Amino acid sequence: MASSTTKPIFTPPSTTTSSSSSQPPTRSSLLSFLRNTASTPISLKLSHSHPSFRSLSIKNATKTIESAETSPVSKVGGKDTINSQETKPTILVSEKLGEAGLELLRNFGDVDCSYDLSQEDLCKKIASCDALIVRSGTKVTRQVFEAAKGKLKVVGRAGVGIDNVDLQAATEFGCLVVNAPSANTVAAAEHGIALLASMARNVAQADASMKAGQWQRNKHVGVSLVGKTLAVMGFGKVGSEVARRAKGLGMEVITHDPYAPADRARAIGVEVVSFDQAISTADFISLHMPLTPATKKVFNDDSFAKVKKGVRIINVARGGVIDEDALVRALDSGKVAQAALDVFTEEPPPKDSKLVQHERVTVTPHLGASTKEAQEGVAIEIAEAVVGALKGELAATAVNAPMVPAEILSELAPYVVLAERLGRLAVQLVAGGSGIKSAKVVYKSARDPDDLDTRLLRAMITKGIIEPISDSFINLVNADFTAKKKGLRISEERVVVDASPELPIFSIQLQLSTVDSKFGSAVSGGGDISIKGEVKNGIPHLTRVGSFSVDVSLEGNLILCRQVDQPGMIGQVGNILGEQNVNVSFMSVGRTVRRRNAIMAIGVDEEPSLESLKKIGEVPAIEEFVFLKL
Ligand SMILES: NC(=O)C1=CN([C@@H]2O[C@H](COP(=O)(O)OP(=O)(O)OC[C@H]3O[C@@H](n4cnc5c(N)ncnc54)[C@H](O)[C@@H]3O)[C@@H](O)[C@H]2O)C=CC1
Ligand SMILES: O=C(O)C(=O)COP(=O)(O)O
Repeated sequence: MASSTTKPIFTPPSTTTSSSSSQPPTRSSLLSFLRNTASTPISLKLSHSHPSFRSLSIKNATKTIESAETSPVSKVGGKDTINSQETKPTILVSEKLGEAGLELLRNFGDVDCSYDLSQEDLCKKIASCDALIVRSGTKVTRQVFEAAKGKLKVVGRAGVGIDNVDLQAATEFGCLVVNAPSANTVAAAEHGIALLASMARNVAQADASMKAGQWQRNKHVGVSLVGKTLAVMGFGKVGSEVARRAKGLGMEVITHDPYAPADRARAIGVEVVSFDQAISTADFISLHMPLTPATKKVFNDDSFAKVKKGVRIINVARGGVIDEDALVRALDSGKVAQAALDVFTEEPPPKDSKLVQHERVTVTPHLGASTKEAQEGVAIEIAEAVVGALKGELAATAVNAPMVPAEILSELAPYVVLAERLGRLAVQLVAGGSGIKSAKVVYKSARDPDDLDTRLLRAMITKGIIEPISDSFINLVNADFTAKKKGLRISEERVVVDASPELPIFSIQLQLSTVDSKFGSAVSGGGDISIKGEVKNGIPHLTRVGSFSVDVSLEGNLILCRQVDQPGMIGQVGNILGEQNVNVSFMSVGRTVRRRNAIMAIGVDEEPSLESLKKIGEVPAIEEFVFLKL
């Protein structure tokens, strides 16, 4: 392949002044990444919201570009900043939340505490809400996300279980879901132990009979816990705390959890066993797994057939993991001696529920997390997560988005901007009629490929490619989903190079294959549209177009020209733009062979008029040119 040289030749003073666009990308450009479309006037959305970018599919790339060329777009102002004029976000809290959390929320937004909303009322309200905070009682269905019409940015689950939130719909709508996974662990574990002990000693039944005026000492004889085997089903946060406490009561504890590391269990003297082994050897079975398609009704007639006769079951996890009719049958047959249940398939359960009414069943109305301490903790945990998400920060407790630690995030900040701009440029180089099916991203870095978390960069490239040519709004939550839906396959390659390991990435190259380009020089020897960028002094630069090396900062708009390499070209084009008062921010010429072909990359602050673009095209030595918006 022909080599090319670079000659940065013109750097007007404007690049050295401290205009907002010439600053290194700040954290705020990342903050904007989790924000939604209409309500937030951020740079990432400006071109998308422009009429000429609407209602176009990937197939219409050229149409987009052509209309972008012919329809002037007003200057992009306030780039990469959060608009200080923004109105306060509205946060709907649909279930009781601790005061400390509400206080935090009120300091940030307008808080609407509306409890016991019907699904219909929730759908009505949600259209004006930026965030929704729920506990286990609110069903956040697809209908809710549809009704939100893109306004809802985050759903906060003030607790652990997110089975009441339609995660798939949330992801499709680009809505972040966060939970509060740790503040109620101890409360749930303590409730499990409370149910275990009270069930074993018939506390609830004895209490009810005394209140009914009876004194039945012989009827309420219980069973001892010491020396008995407890099977903890699900050795996560709650399960392991239950196990610890049960050990303290002198019980033998075994556990079944297909995903928990066995050494963590062994460290506290708990053996990890198979499902069948756990349920067939236990005297008590305590459930602590999440409700998922795999765990739904995992306790059914088949499993009850395998349990030890007279087993006692505690459920502080989710009602749905038990087939409740099967449990009633197992209780009636005596296979299961007792059950203590905090959670039910339907909450509240029907008044005539055989299970609730069963005399050997102890019930509580989903109280596992209901201690003052847990509720305060959960409220603060979720309020912080929701406020963080509304500020655009990547949440540490995100359920449907990758969690990127803050330090990685700030290190990647300028590369995130570079990634999006490369995507945005590449798609504008596609010729009409070409459908983009696959994109390849090559990251060159001095670091070990395993140390390079590229999810954020991939999402930004996806955003850059798709947003200018469709109505899709893309963020970290829905980037992969949207790409897949649009039939765009993005592959990644990490290449280790001899560069400074201080920098996370040396360069990012984006290749679009099986497409035609409207700027032939952007096509590399391999036949792909290929562009490459680097971050220099914190600023994203375009460093390669096809086989040509260039060096132009990716800040404003860009004109790429291919011309015969000859003197005077820069002056000619500069004059045309100058006549129109278009400020050139940067220019760079790359060529393959002296006095043959050269590429001129010109950064412009303003959008040149159609007339000036035409004049550029008429310069005899210019063979092709393209105007690209960032
Ligand atoms: N009743 C209540 O008020 C409360 C209920 N919960 C519920 O307790 C459950 C556990 O909560 P955490 O311990 O915080 O969650 P966690 O995520 O820390 O633990 C869940 C564990 O279940 C395991 N697991 C997944 N599939 C499994 C399967 N098929 N069989 C066995 N184990 C499986 C996971 O590997 C994980 O270790 C959740 O369902 C949660 O919603 C939690 C807090 C309060
Ligand atoms: O955190 C959980 O998973 C819980 O089940 C607690 O539910 P709640 O917030 O009390 O409705």
